[in-house]
Amino acid sequence: MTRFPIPVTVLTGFLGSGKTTLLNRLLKDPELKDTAVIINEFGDVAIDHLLVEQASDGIIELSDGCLCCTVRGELIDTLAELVDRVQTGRIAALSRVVIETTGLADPAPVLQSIMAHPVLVQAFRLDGVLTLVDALNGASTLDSHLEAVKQAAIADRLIISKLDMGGARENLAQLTARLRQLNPSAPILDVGKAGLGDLFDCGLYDPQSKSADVRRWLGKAQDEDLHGHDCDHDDGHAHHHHHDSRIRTDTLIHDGPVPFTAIEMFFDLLRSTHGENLLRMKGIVELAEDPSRPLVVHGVQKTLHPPARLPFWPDEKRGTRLVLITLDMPGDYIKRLFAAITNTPQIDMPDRAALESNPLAIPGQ
Ligand SMILES: Nc1nc2c(ncn2[C@@H]2O[C@H](COP(=O)(O)OP(=O)(O)OP(=O)(O)O)[C@@H](O)[C@H]2O)c(=O)[nH]1
Repeated sequence: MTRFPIPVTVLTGFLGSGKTTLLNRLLKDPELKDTAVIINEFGDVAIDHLLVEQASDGIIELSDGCLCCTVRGELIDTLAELVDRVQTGRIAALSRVVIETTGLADPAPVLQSIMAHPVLVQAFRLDGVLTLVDALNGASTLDSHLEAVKQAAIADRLIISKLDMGGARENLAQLTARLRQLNPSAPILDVGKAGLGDLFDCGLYDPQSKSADVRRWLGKAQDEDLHGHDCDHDDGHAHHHHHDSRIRTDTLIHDGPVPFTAIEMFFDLLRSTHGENLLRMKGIVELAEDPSRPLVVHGVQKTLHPPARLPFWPDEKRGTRLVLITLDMPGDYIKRLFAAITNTPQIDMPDRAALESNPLAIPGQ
């Protein structure tokens, strides 16, 4: 049984702040069994949806792209399609929708898509915006990325992740004070202690209860909705998102297994040569030592999280798929490094053995 309007939760937070981890935990709760999850991926090889542990038909993946442009139309279509599926009985029950944004998204256009759409607003109600903030990297991220500031300011719940990690509590008081200043009304929660009751049914989203900046951002998103906007990507016209000019996404694919030592070497070299430029790295690896279960690797800025093993491959594809999001990364260093460690032949480039004897053998660092 579906009751309209269906509550929509927007789950946001900067790259690697723990959105998928929280979502996986929440989706295990039987209360969320009739939940549709919409994921907006960044990078041309979709990985996120593989890492969300739910029966696959509940997960809808939006294409790669900036939410403010290409994907906004797709999000509206997806929500409209969900309503259609409910009304035609193709979905037996839909009690909630969770939209996980990419870590680089400004959430304002997502909210605006729902709140300002004349038809969608009948079928959906915005229940709340949950923003994850990484206790280790949160402060420096707020310093460097306006998107992270917007995500925090717009939240109904600010959820601090990774408090269980070494050193995470050292600067917690400053981080909390900063968040409080950005967003005086949202409760600040520890992700380890937050349950369904703390996160859902936040009440109708009310921009009036947010700071003046949030109202300005939402208003701007609405203006762009009504009048079109001049945001654009690599196709010639003006672009106003600093993330698109300085941030790049590299997708690395290798068919066939890779030894663990090679993967380790890849990350070590990247971190030692370009640690400052790394924003996010994630992917799945077919390990030479045990190709039957994929290794899931996550790096967030300079933190390399302990790799985990999935019990089985989530789809029929094997091999290694990595997505790296970097800031001001020079040239194609990443691609050349990856080719070298996977021993993919390239003219005038070292292979893994050459890199082992001279880690700086690749120009560009
Ligand atoms: N120790 C610890 N690790 C965490 C916590 N939350 C997330 N992680 C780890 O942080 C890494 C990134 O977590 P994700 O949940 O993939 O982050 P995300 O925000 O979905 O990442 P993007 O979608 O790329 O922006 C993974 O290795 C997680 O296991 C936490 O509270 N504690």
